[in-house]
Amino acid sequence: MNNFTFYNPTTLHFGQGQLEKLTAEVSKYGKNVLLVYGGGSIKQNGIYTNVVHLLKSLDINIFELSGVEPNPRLTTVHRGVEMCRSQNIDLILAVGGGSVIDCAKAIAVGAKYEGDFWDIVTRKASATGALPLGTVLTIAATGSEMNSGSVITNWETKEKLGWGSPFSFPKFSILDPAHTTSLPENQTVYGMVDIMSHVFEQYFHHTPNTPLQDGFCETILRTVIDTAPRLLRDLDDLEQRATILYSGTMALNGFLSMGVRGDWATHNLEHAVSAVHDIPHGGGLAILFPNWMTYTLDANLARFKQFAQNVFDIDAVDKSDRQVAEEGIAALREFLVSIGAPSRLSDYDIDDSTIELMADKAMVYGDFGNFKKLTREDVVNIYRMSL
Ligand SMILES: NC(=O)c1ccc[n+]([C@@H]2O[C@H](COP(=O)([O-])OP(=O)(O)OC[C@H]3O[C@@H](n4cnc5c(N)ncnc54)[C@H](O)[C@@H]3O)[C@@H](O)[C@H]2O)c1
Repeated sequence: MNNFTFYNPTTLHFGQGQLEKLTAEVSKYGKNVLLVYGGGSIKQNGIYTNVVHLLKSLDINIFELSGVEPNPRLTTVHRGVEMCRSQNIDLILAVGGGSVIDCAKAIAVGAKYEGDFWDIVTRKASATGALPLGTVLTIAATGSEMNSGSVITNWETKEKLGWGSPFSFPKFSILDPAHTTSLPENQTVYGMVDIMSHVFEQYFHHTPNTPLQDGFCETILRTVIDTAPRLLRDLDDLEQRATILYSGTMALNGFLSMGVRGDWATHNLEHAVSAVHDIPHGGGLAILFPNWMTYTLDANLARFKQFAQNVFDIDAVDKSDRQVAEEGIAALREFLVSIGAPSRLSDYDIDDSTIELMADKAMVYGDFGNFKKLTREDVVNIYRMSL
């Protein structure tokens, strides 16, 4: 196990009815609140009305930034930064999924930076501070509600890049499983795939002696695999929604990466696909992850064997390590198909004509990945396997 320092300052309010904690949280920060949300699902499912009602009970001045895109764009961040400055915003309140929260993180940090926020994403500058940010989560997926990461798309340059800073953790996040019941089946599936992918990124490493971390990862994976079909049978089942919601937060709030060095190559591969084609993040990951696994199998066969046995109960008797490992990956493919996740880039009408462009985007910082360093040739090969 590696040495580590763990830091996570986000207060989590989890469970049904926890929205009532909003008033106590918001009162800590001042009267001017920038309410950030997406395309309007929060108006259809009533969350908007409830949030505004609670804010009005505090006499809050509410300023709204709506229409944050799935795969949030730099132009929207710029709009938000401008509003923070002109309206003297005290608190940013993001109500939505990872896209809304990531956008709000960028606005919070951008508001304290004199130059163009894109400098921070492209590491030309470092964050120097942030406005306080709170979130009301409406989809179980990214873990953005309890981490400092954010992914922003610059549509003009066709770049989708992750960034983060110690200033971009939310101060508080409110997670009510009832807020996620309006999610349609496909978004529910993408969210569950994203959760599993976050675990994979932190599970596939070469660090020796990580039994506790392995157990955490394997438990989250088995929990999602076990819960997914039950939730998909009844999208209103609050118990299953709660299990997935909690899994999503625990998959990417820093707990799993204590003492290990994650890979993150597949997220980079997917960001390049959605930078060019604007597909759902979870859909792209469902396609790419099994192919990344097949491609990198030999980097650590023992790890894939452990995955097969401990997550999918693959019987190892009279089988070679490779056979067990391959059966584990096949079981993952079968599971993803069973929940209705896409399995090929062609499911999104992506053909080989954009592979070189996607590879250009993926290689923007050079070779990447810690489990197996991927070169441009590897990237092209994995995209081809995924067509
Ligand atoms: N910050 C991180 O740590 C992190 C990690 C992984 C991915 N990401 C990024 O997050 C983004 C994806 O976020 P996401 O997966 O949470 O999805 P999302 O926020 O993009 O939302 C997906 C869709 O679901 C809709 N939606 C959300 N909640 C709903 C509800 N309760 N009812 C009905 N519809 C609802 C949204 O309007 C949107 O159309 C991508 O840009 C991805 O790259 C960030």
